[in-house]
Amino acid sequence: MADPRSYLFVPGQRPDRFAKAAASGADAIILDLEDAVGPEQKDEARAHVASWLADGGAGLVRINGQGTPWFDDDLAMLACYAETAAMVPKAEPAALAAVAARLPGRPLLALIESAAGLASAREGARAPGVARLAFGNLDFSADMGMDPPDEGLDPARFEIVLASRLAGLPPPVDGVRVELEDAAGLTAEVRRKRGLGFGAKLCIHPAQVGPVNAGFSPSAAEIDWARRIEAAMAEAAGSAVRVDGKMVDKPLLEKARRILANIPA
Ligand SMILES: CC(C)(COP(=O)(O)OP(=O)(O)OC[C@H]1O[C@@H](n2cnc3c(N)ncnc32)[C@H](O)[C@@H]1OP(=O)(O)O)[C@@H](O)C(=O)NCCC(=O)NCCSC(=O)C[C@H](O)C(=O)O
Ligand SMILES: [Mg+2]
Repeated sequence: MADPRSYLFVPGQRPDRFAKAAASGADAIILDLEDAVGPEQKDEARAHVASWLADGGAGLVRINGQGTPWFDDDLAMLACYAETAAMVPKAEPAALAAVAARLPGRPLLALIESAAGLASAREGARAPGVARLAFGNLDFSADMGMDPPDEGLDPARFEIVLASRLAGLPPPVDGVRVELEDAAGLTAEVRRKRGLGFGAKLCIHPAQVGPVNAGFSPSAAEIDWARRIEAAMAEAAGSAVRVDGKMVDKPLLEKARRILANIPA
């Protein structure tokens, strides 16, 4: 199966929204036990998520972080659902190792959202179980004492893309956009993040899923371009050629092949 383009969060204490999330068109949903759930609702949220999973409901589970009072109980619950992947918040190598030790072989989505997490992202990306990296832009900004425009976080994004590439992981998942009613802004943002090397985005509302899926799928124009590049390079037997007034050679052929490989079924 292709790597998800969209991951929609749904708070664990809102079981009335689990089925809506699953039907939203998101490639994956994340049942959240962490920051969307207040301290008084943690046990109730975990019970709702367990019940959903026991009934065959889909989704990853974002557990609470290592060192919180809920970490052990979250892991004990997840141990009962062997097919369920986990998102690890505040992902640093020690936290990832602790989760992998309790859930051996389980795919982990590592949320890089602290200064220490970013500084050790290359090690974290190679940790046992880690299947993909994601960026937690809100916690990262808070941890760094920053309040930048979105572009101000691009150096951190570059490091996450690089760590993913070095570890042989899929293109990482960009963080959330808190504006809930700005489809045009989201569309432009996704285009920009794809250009930075991301392959997916975290979503917080069903309305964000469509623009995110579209933005991380090749457009008709890109598919047309890629097919013409393949044809031109085949005709030139792999040598450099001119297409649309531009030089095309092997790296662009590889880009064309990536586009064609990512056409949704
Ligand atoms: C942000 C929200 C609290 C907004 O909720 P609300 O104002 O109630 O939404 P709407 O009235 O617009 O809802 C319209 C319909 O859509 C359904 N809905 C809304 N959100 C979801 C959802 N997330 N999943 C499924 N369904 C959803 C409503 O039920 C309505 O349906 P209907 O009545 O049939 O029309 C809310 O969207 C929300 O809680 N979002 C998720 C918040 C969350 O999980 N936050 C944590 C993740 S972000 C994060 O942690 C950042 C990261 O860690 C970092 O550090 O960067
Ligand atoms: Mg966070």
